[in-house]
Amino acid sequence: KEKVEITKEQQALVKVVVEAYNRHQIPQDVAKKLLQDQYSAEENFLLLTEMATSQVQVLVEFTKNIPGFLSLDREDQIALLKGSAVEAMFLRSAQVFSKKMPNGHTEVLEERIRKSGISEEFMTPMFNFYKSIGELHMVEEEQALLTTITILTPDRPYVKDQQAVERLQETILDVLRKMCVLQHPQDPQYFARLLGRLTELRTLSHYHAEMLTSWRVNDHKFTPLLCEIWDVQ
Ligand SMILES: O=C(NC1CCCCC1)[C@H](C1CCCCC1)n1c(-c2ccc(-n3cccn3)nc2)nc2cc(F)c(F)cc21
Repeated sequence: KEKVEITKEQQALVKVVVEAYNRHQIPQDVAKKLLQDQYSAEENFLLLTEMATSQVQVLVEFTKNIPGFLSLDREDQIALLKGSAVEAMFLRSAQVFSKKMPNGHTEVLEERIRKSGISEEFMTPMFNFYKSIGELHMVEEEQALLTTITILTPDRPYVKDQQAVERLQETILDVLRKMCVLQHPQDPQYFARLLGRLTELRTLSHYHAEMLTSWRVNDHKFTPLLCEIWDVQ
């Protein structure tokens, strides 16, 4: 039974990433807002575009703290941000949805989202993903590292130096694997299940453009930043 231990530099890397992840989080208030009031499809669409726009800005700040990210080719940095923004948003939404809430709140939240204007056909894949993330009961380190692994995906469109991204991603994968073994000794498959969620996340993210254009509103207005990131308009 090999003794798994996290090295000093791996501990320092996790600390930097987790602190940046917690610092660069848009306020949790979207769940609170949705629990407080029922909004029209128009108001919900506007809320989504506002939240998503600020999430992208936060994501840019967060990536600056990923060790090695700023040493990557500048165009590759943009390609990684563009390629991971939708997945990072769904992953963050899943984490918001999975937060421990007082009894009955999660059900209300789910109801509000179901009635937000998103067309019915996307509800099952979206909530299946949210619930599969919730079942993992990730600690904040795992959440931060999983988001980092998503950003450092080498095979995003237009990435030139995939090897350089792969090397950074492997550094994070290695420390996450060790943390999973230490954090979930009773579940040797935990790390594999965690990575399996990224496959589900990529599939869900394929629907994002259709989810937007099928939103039950007359006029789908996007911020310039979202036009860059979302395959719309
Ligand atoms: O604001 C949200 N998510 C943010 C984004 C940034 C980071 C934090 C959360 C939305 C929200 C906007 C108002 C209506 C109702 C949905 N949300 C979503 C969601 C729904 C659809 C999409 N789509 C993306 C492309 C097409 N659809 N994205 C996120 N899931 C959520 C889960 C929660 F617990 C939850 F609380 C909100 C959630």
